[in-house]
Amino acid sequence: MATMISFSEAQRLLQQHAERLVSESVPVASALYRVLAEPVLAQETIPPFANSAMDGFAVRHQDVQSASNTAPIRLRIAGSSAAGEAPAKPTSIEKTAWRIMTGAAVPAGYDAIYPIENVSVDGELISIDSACEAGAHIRKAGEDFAKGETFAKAGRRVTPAMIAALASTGIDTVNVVEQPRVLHFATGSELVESAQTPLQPGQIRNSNSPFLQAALASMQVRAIYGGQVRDEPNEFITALQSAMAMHKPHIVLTTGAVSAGDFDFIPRVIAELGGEIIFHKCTIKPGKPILFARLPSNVFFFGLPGNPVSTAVGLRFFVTPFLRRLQGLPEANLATAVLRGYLHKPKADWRFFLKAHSESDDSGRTIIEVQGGQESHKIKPLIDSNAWLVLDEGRTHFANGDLVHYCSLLDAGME
Ligand SMILES: Nc1nc2c(c(=O)[nH]1)N[C@H]1C(S)=C(S)[C@@H](COP(=O)(O)OP(=O)(O)OC[C@H]3O[C@@H](n4cnc5c(N)ncnc54)[C@H](O)[C@@H]3O)O[C@H]1N2
Ligand code: MOO
Repeated sequence: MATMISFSEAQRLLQQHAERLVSESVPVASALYRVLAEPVLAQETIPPFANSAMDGFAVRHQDVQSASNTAPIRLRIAGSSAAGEAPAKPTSIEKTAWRIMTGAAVPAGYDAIYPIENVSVDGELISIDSACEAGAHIRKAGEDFAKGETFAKAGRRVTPAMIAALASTGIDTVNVVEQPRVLHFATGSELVESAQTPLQPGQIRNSNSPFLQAALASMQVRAIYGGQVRDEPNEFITALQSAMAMHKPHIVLTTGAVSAGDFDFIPRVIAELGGEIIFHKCTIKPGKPILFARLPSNVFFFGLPGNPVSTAVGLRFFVTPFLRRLQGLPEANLATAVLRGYLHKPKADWRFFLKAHSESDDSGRTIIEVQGGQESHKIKPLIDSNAWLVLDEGRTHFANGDLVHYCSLLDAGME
């Protein structure tokens, strides 16, 4: 049996075993929050042509260089252009202005735009009373995207903004990493699934499975709930094998049955299935009994400890980095905040994760404070927290004002 390992060694093993999934081509409309499998190159130049940023008049800047309040310059309106029209090609443009709408192509020869509110219009003439720079209020061709330019690297999530970039550069399908499929089960003879079923003495409701289903869905992975099983290894093996055959998951998660109790059967099940336990137990609190294994079919298995906060920590700090790596996402770094209050960590070489609240102070620094109720069965403090405060190894005392590590508790590792 493996000995208890450090958090950093556990992370190293997770990274070592996670290989990026294959890619697939999907319509951009279905690509939201998927991860790019390849760099994306602009198919077109954007803007495709020089166009006006304002409703107003196009001029040649040299024609109005001497314009002033006392000596305004009058220009004849030679024509007009609306958005969507082919670029006008006026012939004689010297000392003329061209009426133009936002987004319309700037006719050849003109090199600056005056917004309508900055000129006086008098029939076929406009009057200008200040000089301007060449290029004023003109959006140059290609100043956003150049055709062939790589504007997004592999490993980036497709955000709504990315969809705008893809659409504007003429891209309608994109290669993304296959969506991870995660099959999860709850173990525990004490668990009751339905809110309609009254609790019998000794029973509790299953909160881990609804939590995992929701958290995985919010991370844009395909979450498949295999059900809850009693602390009965053969029952679990049967349920696991049939669900794996049906859903072909990349990862299996279980909650509970990984600690030291008489019914903590997960390690035995892994062995019986011919799997390999890569690590079992890590110097973290909560979540110490976490187990990571590989099943013979190369499906990875996380045994998350059953306490709800331990399950949440296992998901956030073990499963999530593994899922990120499967999708080719970069490792997510912890941020730094200023601690409010004093904390004592009884085990210097362990890593602790605390439910916390972070906010900006008046000078813009992030201040973090732990919530009451850190025990790993307490769910209520989780809903009042927005951050995981991480107490690093190597220290026992953390003083008011110290810099500490943290990450968001709300974004589920999506950043
Ligand atoms: N002698 C020892 N006892 C325990 C140790 C230990 O090292 N030695 N570790 C403790 C720690 S730390 C944790 S965490 C728990 C983890 O135990 P298991 O993963 O084996 O989980 P269970 O015993 O099955 O359950 C623990 C706890 O969580 C409740 N639970 C389980 N599943 C759910 C669910 N789906 N929804 C809500 N709550 C759930 C369960 O009823 C238990 O109260 O072990 C400690 N013990
Ligand atoms: O680590 Mo257990 O998760 O302390 O409750």
